[in-house]
Amino acid sequence: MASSEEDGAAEEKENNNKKRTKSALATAWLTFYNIAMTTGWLVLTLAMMRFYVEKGTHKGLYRSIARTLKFFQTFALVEVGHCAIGIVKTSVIVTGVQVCSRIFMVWFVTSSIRQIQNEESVILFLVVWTVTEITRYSYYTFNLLNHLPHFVKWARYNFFIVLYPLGVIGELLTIYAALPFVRRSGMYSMRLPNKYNVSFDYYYCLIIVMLSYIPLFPQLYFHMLRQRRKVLHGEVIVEKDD
Ligand SMILES: CCCCCCCCCCCCC[C@@H](O)CC(=O)SCCNC(=O)CCNC(=O)[C@H](O)C(C)(C)COP(=O)(O)OP(=O)(O)OC[C@H]1O[C@@H](n2cnc3c(N)ncnc32)[C@H](O)[C@@H]1OP(=O)(O)O
Repeated sequence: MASSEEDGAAEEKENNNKKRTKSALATAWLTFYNIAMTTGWLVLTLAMMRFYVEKGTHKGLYRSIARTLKFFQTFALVEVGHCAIGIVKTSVIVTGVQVCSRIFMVWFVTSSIRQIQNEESVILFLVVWTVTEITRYSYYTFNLLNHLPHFVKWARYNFFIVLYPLGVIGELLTIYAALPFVRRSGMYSMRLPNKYNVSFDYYYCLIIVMLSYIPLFPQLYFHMLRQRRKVLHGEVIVEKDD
């Protein structure tokens, strides 16, 4: 009897040790990841500022930072993994929509269509994304290190109120500017007849993406408003499971 109790206690201790090791590993990885991402977005900001100061124009700016942007924005896919394996308490769907829509903007719109890269709307979403991401990743880093300056917390949960709509405007205007080029070139489209007997029109796909901002963006925005109330005003929020 005593021996089975001892066995149970030893097993519980071992389980607790495993949990602690797992959580320490997760914290170490997240700290490394957030520092890397803060640095990446800072590098992008400096590159954009340097380009503008040296050339005195935004023309050619996107082309000059495209590789770095593609790398760091694509790397953010890891965040969907963080949610899926449970090391971050965020919805996979919310994070997935946010990350995938950005990746789509970078790879399938701005980088694919050279003619729109000099649009002012591209600079608008680039500036908005960089401010957002430097604030967001530095917030997570300081939070993990238990040294969160009040200004960073305040910025994380206030800047988005203005930046989110501005980012959406920049993205939508950029897709809108892409439409005529996509229609003319027929890029990424498949017309019938073809051997797969499938038809796909990228032009209409872009229109559907633009329309999907109408139901999806408010959900992301209200999610952030709820997070804001929770973090800045200590409100307890019951989140629905995915
Ligand atoms: C394939 C084609 C798809 C086409 C789809 C088209 C539809 C598009 C509609 C969408 C439009 C999006 C437009 C967008 O791109 C525009 C912009 O981004 S503009 C710039 C302004 N943007 C923002 O401010 C972004 C705000 N969004 C986010 O912050 C995140 O993306 C979001 C997932 C929404 C954040 O939500 P989350 O729930 O993570 O909030 P919190 O930051 O409060 O975190 C919650 C808890 O998780 C911990 N956490 C999260 N991540 C980490 C991490 N990396 N490291 C450590 N900890 C992390 C965080 O600390 C919180 O924990 P706790 O509550 O315990 O403190």
